[in-house]
Amino acid sequence: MSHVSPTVVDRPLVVCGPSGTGKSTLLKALFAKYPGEFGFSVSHTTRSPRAGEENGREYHFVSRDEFLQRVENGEFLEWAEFGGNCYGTTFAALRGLAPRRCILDIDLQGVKQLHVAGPKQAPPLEPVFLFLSPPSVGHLKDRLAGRGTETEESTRKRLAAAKAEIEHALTGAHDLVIVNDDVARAGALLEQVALGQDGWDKVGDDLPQLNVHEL
Ligand SMILES: Nc1ncnc2c1ncn2[C@@H]1O[C@H](COP(=O)(O)OP(=O)(O)OP(=O)(O)O)[C@@H](O)[C@H]1O
Repeated sequence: MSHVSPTVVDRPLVVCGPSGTGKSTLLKALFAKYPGEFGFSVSHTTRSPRAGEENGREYHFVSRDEFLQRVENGEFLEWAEFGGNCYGTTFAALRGLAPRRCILDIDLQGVKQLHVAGPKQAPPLEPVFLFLSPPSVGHLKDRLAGRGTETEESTRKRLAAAKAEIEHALTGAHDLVIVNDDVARAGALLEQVALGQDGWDKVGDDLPQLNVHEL
């Protein structure tokens, strides 16, 4: 039996937050605890498959013409072009996850597109927008540096993107905020929201004072 409440299972959970906040850490723990209850959708891309990649598993590989035709048809809830290739998530890919609840980890541009495109669907898609916040800008910088995965250039890019993510959060665009101060505490709140347990929509923290000038 599913642990996810039927009242939220059709509502994708969109986990937003700057790179280095701890999205992967918390989602990995959630998926490990509830295997098979949540799903990540398979994106479409115009890039060529790499060795070992299978159409429909890592990505749906399509031609540029087909991709743009699908954009024209309004099939994408979000899409973007990186390094000369298009990437995007279709509404169909997301609905195909049922009965699992979809969790989306998309960038700010995607989130903004979904805000506009979601309500236009029939039936309307009602995502829950969750902002996973670092306790402070200092914590964010330390975590990114501490992970040891980034070059100077990629750190610079991630911090610039973080600034835009935080500025968006400061406008109050998200339904809920969870501060990732302590993995166990934040993980428990995320679990309550993701499963749609009683009171999930009241869960959450106040957005901390995030000083974007430090970025
Ligand atoms: N509550 C926490 N306290 C201290 N360190 C944490 C906490 N949560 C995550 N971290 C550490 O912060 C670093 C960044 O976490 P993670 O890789 O999960 O971030 P992310 O938001 O998924 O980033 P990206 O979007 O770049 O994948 C990791 O080294 C992780 O172990």
